[in-house]
Amino acid sequence: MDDFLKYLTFPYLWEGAVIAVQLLVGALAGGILIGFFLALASTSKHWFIRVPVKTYIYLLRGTPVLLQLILLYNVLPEFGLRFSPFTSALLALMINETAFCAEIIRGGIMSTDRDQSMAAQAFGYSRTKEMIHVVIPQALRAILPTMGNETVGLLKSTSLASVVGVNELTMRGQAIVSQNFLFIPVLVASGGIYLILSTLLAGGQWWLEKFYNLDERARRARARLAKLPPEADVMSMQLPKRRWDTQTAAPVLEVDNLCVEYAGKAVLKSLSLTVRRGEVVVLLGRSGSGKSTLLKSILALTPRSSGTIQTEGHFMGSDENGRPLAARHLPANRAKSGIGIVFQHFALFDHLTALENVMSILLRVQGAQPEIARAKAMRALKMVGLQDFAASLPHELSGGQKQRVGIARALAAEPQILLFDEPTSALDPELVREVNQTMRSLAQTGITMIISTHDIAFAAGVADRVVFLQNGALIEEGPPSILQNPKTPAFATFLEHENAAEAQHANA
Ligand SMILES: Nc1ncnc2c1ncn2[C@@H]1O[C@H](COP(=O)(O)OP(=O)(O)OP(=O)(O)O)[C@@H](O)[C@H]1O
Repeated sequence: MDDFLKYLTFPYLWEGAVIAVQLLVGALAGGILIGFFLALASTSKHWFIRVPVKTYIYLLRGTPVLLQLILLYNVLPEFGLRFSPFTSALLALMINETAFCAEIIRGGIMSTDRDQSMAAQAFGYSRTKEMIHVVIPQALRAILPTMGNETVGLLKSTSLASVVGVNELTMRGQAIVSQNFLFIPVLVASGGIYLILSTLLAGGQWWLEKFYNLDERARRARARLAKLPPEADVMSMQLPKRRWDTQTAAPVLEVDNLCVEYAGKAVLKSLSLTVRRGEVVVLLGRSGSGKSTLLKSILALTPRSSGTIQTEGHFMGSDENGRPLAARHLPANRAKSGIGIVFQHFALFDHLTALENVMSILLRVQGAQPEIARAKAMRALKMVGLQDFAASLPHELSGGQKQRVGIARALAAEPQILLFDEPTSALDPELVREVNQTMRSLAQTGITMIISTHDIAFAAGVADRVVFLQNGALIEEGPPSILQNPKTPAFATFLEHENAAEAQHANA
C-alpha cells in the first residue's frame, strides 16, 4: 500500500501524465475543429467534396491508430518532414481523431430539427448564424455523451505514443518497473493516475451536459428574467394603425408567373397573385395543391423554374429578370423583404425560451441592441397574451401557446407582410380557437396577411379575399362571398367536400 501511495504521488509519473494530457488536449482540439468541417463536407451535395471526405473517414476509422502512428512517424521523414516524437504522436492522434469527431458531429447536426433550420433561413439568418445559434446548440446535446466517451478513449490511446519514444505516463511506469521490478504498485499507481484523469473528464462532461440540459436552461432563464427590472421600457410596435381600403390600396406583394418544380413535377404552374396593403388573403385548396409551396416560394425557400416575386420593388430570390440569386445572397435578400412567417409545426427554437425565440430575429437578423430586442419581444408576447410564459421553453408550452409564440416571433420583427402556413392544422380543436382569435385580432390591425388554411369558417370570418388553388394553379379568387357562390365547378366541389368533412367532424 505504501509503495502504491508513493508511486501515485510520484512526480516522475505525474510529469508523464502531463504529457498524456498535452497529447489529449492537442489531438482533441484539432480533431474537433477539423472534424467539424469534415462533418459539413461529408454532407455536401457535391460528390467531389463528399466522396473524398467519406473515403478519408473510412480509411482512418478502419485502421488501428497504432499503425497510423508508426506509419506517420516513419513516412514523414521520407518527405523531408522531421518532427519530434511528441509532435509525430500528436499529429497521428489528431488525424485519427478528425475522422471520429467528424462522424460524431455529423450525427449531432443530423439530429437537429430541419423545420428549425428552415425557419432560421426564412427569417434571413446567414448560414453561419444558423449554425452558431440554431444547429450547434442543439447538436451539442446529442454530441456531448458520445464525445465524452471518445475523450476518455483518446486519453487511453495517448499511451500508444510510447511506441515512437514519447516519454508519457505508461512509458514512465514501464521504465520504473524495468529498474525496480515492483510491477504491481507501479502499474496500479499508473492506472490510478489514468483513473483520476478520466474522472476529471467525466466531471467536465457531467457539467457540460448539465449546462446544455433544457430544464437547466429554463431555470437559468427564469433566474435572469427575475433579476431584470419590470419592463417600463416596453416599445410601441410599428404595426399599421388603420385598415386601408383593400380594394384600392397599393400592391405590396406581386407574384408573377411563378413556376416551381420538384424533381421534374410541376407544383406551381404560372401562378400570379397580387396582394394589396392591409389585405387578408386566405389560400384554400386540397392537400398537395401547392399552398405551402407558394408561401415558401415567397420567401425564396424553394427553387423556382421561372417567375418573379416582389414586395414594393424588392425582388425576392431573383433579380428583376427572374434570374435566381446565388445562395450566399439569399439571407440578406430575405432579411430585407419585410415578410414574416408562421409555420404549421411552429418551428420554435427548442433550446430557447419563449422570450429568446421572440427576440431571435431582432438580435440575429436585425442587429437590435439586446435591451431593445427584449422590450419589443415582451411587447409581442403581451400581444398574444403570453407575457407570463416568457421564460418557458417550447416543451413547457401547449400547442396553442407554441403557435402564439411563433406568431409573436414573426410580429416582433415588425413585418410588412405576415404569412401563415396552416397555423392551426397541427393543433387540437380547442387550441385552434385561441390561435384563430389571435389571427383575427391581427387582421383588425391592418397588417397584410396571407393565410393558408383548411378552415372554411375561419376563412369566411377573416378574409378580404379568398384564393383557391388546385394542382398548383390559381383556379378562382374573389371576396369571401365566393365561399357561398363559387363560380368554378372545381371550387364548388372542394367546398362541398370540406363542408361535409367539417359537419362530420362536428357530429363526431
Ligand atoms: N421538398 C419537396 N420535395 C418534393 N416534393 C415536394 C416537396 N415539397 C412539396 N412537394 C410536393 O409539392 C406538392 C405541393 O405541396 P404543398 O406542401 O405545397 O401542398 P399544400 O397545398 O400546402 O398541402 P397541405 O395542405 O397538405 O399542406 C405536393 O405534391 C408535394 O408532394
